[in-house]
Amino acid sequence: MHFMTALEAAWRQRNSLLCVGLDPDPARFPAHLQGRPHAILEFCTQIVDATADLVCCFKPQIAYFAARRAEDQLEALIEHIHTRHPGTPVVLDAKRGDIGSTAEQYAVEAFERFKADAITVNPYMGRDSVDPYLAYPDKGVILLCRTSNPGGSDLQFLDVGGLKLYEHVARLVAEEWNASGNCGLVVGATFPAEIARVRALIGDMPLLVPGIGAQGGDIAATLAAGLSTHGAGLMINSSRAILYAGQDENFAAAARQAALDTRDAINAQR
Ligand SMILES: O=C(O)c1cc(=O)[nH]c(=O)n1[C@@H]1O[C@H](COP(=O)(O)O)[C@@H](O)[C@H]1O
Repeated sequence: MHFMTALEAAWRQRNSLLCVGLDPDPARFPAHLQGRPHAILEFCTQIVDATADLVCCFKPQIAYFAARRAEDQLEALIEHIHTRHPGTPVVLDAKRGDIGSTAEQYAVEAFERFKADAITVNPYMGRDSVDPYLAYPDKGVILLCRTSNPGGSDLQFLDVGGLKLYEHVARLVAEEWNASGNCGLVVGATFPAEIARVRALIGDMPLLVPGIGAQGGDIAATLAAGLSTHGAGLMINSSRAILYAGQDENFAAAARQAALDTRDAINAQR
């Protein structure tokens, strides 16, 4: 199924714009999971099973798996999501960016090895570095536009012929790169004015919006700035605030409560 079709169905059927980010840090796992051989997979599957009915998508961050030599656990986790929670899109957060021949390998890794439904990509190397992902028309390609970190302004706020660089990226993706209707953009919840600007430039293209929760982004301002004309259009990510809401054996129940509260706080502003 096309990523956008699955995402739109999840928005509607789950009544949720919440994306739970899967950034498993073993140092923060509850004591009973520490040191277990597949602790990352166990932790993440319990989070997934506890929250799947509350989300529009999951976003595993590849570095948290690769840093622990746990790519096999990432593969198993994504397979688990597809099997046990069909219709829940998986956005692989990898922020790739490289020349075309290498990007082809990254695309195979994301879509054929890990079977992700979408991937985050850095647009900085230009169109030919993104083409290998766009060549999978059913897969989502979510391009960094105005990132949530303060240092994002160093480059993304540069003036390029009367537009800021992030505005240029937004326009370029919306007008030229989105021919298959499979693109989205990343805009941080920490910059609501820029969310509004991007929304004005791109119409109803989906936005991945990290930065609520641990980074302190404002939910009400994000919704006011970013909702599409259909009252959706947003994957609002929260990772640490949900994953580590509890510290003991009941961590998955605590994560569910945090996800429920976040989903409801989002829906209260729609
Ligand atoms: O592409 C991303 O997901 C992303 C882009 C961005 O601008 N800022 C950002 O925080 N992220 C990711 O979103 C997640 C945020 O995690 P929390 O701050 O714990 O909610 C991490 O996985 C980041 O890598």
